[in-house]
Amino acid sequence: MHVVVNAAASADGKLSTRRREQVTISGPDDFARVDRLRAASDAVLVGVGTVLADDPHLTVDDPALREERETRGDAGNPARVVVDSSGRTPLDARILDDAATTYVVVARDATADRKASLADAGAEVLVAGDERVELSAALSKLGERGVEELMVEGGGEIIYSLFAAGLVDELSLYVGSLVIGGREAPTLADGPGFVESFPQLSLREVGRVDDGVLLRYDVVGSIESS
Ligand SMILES: NC(=O)C1=CN([C@@H]2O[C@H](COP(=O)(O)OP(=O)(O)OC[C@H]3O[C@@H](n4cnc5c(N)ncnc54)[C@H](OP(=O)(O)O)[C@@H]3O)[C@@H](O)[C@H]2O)C=CC1
Ligand SMILES: Nc1nc(O)c(N)c(N[C@@H]2O[C@H](COP(=O)(O)O)[C@@H](O)[C@H]2O)n1
Repeated sequence: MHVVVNAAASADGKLSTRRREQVTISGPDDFARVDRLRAASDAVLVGVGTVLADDPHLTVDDPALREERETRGDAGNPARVVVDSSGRTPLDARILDDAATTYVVVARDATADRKASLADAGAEVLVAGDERVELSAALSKLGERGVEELMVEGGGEIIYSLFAAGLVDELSLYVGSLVIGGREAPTLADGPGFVESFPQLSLREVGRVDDGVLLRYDVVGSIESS
């Protein structure tokens, strides 16, 4: 499986505000790029924190891109994936509508009731891990269901865990021209943070998009602190 993380950050590296409310950081050309990236993916993954904060839809906006997917025999929209250990995804979340297949990946400890409610609401419930979702097992289960190209759209906790597990191949980061600030505001990689060994990136592309900068990196291993 090939895993691409895509995110938009402010110039000070924040994904949203300290209130965890969504901020429009990308401009129209960057949103169009994100739409193309979704259209080129088999599935788009987020953590449950992003579902609770943003109630995202995660579908392809441009009808021409959906048509291209259908012409090549794919569903109009990629599958959507929520990583959600205890099944906290609200049953009326937009991600559970019938626009695409939605996998909710829970841990074994999620209650049977919650799993059944999510399935009734339209999700395909997958189990990976005991108390918390184990990400390499989750990605294996998605692979078994035909997911080869996986796009990750945040947030900071899930992105950190994917880097920590060595599961990220590429990072596309749009840096918008605004400052959000706030020590509690989500950043690209939150979690406990790295202290001795850090994911090492190799810059493949840099360019101006809208009034910001798009940085594309390959993940090439790890770098030790000196
Ligand atoms: N600008 C941008 O590009 C984007 C911005 N955002 C912003 O980010 C914020 C949400 O980010 P955040 O709160 O970090 O939420 P995440 O979307 O990263 O979800 C985190 C949750 O995922 C669940 N989870 C399950 N398994 C794991 C695991 N192995 N590792 C980590 N998490 C796991 C946890 O909940 P549990 O323990 O219950 O399973 C955890 O709290 C919002 O403010 C949103 O607006 C989000 C996406 C993109
Ligand atoms: N690429 C990008 N730029 C921004 O400025 C953003 N705020 C985000 N947010 C992400 O997009 C999701 C919303 O998707 P839908 O429009 O509902 O399909 C949101 O949940 C974040 O993951 N992304």
